[in-house]
Amino acid sequence: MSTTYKLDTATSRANPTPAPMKRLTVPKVMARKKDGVTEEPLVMLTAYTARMAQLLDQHCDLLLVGDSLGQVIYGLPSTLQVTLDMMIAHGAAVVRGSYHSVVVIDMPFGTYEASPQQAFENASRIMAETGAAAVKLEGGEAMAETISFLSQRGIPVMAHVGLTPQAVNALGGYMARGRSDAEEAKIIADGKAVAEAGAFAVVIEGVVEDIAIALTKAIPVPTIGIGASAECDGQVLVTEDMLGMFERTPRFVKRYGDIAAVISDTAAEYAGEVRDRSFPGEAQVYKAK
Ligand SMILES: Nc1nc(=O)c2c([nH]1)NC[C@@H]1CN(c3ccc(C(=O)N[C@@H](CCC(=O)O)C(=O)O)cc3)CN21
Ligand SMILES: CC(C)C(=O)C(=O)O
Repeated sequence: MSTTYKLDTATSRANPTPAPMKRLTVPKVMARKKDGVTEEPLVMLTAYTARMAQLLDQHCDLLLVGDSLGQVIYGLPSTLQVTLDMMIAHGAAVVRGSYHSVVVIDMPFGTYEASPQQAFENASRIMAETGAAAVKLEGGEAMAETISFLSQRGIPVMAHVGLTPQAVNALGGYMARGRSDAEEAKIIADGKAVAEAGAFAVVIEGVVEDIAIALTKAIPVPTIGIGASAECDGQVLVTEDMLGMFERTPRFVKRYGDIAAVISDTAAEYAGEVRDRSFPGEAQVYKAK
């Protein structure tokens, strides 16, 4: 017998209702783009933990368990050090914390590039061990065969073109892409190739705006922009960037909150009360009857 949870809709702070059939689905996400037009843009944010997923779920269409977690929560120098086990642990937490959004999990560097077979072995582990609806992987034409292999075998794939952070060593940094004619042609060709291969959506990251607009018009599946254009079919940001957790962020980030200051000020208040012995107070201590 399974436990039934009730969602507290007033605060949405209760445990999520485990109702997988009520989740938005990959086909429904694709259907949001009709005859090349997306009336209401798709909303996507990253989530790495169950609690953050609970808080974001009702506001989003998709939640991305991004390999950016390497930098954002593990303090690693890049996304290259992120492992499959890390993605699976955080992916499962985000699926447990959400009931509405489509959860997409990044395939980490080194777990999909060697062959379609390697990608399938690792993507199927992600799907089976997390309950997520899709995986995301970086790359264009070079990944088309793999994207086709996975999508034909029941694993929806979100592609990622333009500035692909796992290729930071080849690209020479996190500069925006598409500032030369050759790069522009490559990004358009990559986007078309992954869409033709069966990607259900394409993240376009860090590209000159005109390229993002042209690619959005050129392919039938939704484009999700980050450092791209408001004309993309949806947008994604790293949640901690959006919340204002970091002082230094890429140009494409808009800080909607100032959470770093809230955390620092709150910790300072706690530290002060511990030091002057005003915490714990009457309300926080146990008394005998
Ligand atoms: N917190 C966080 N947010 C992200 O968006 C993110 C990560 N981490 N980790 C993985 C990758 C790395 N990303 C990055 C990192 C740096 C820039 C950046 O600073 N770019 C310059 C480009 C300047 C230019 O080309 O003119 C910038 O100033 O935006 C961009 C994307 C995006 N991803
Ligand atoms: C920035 C987004 C698109 C991403 O790939 C990540 O969070 O890793």
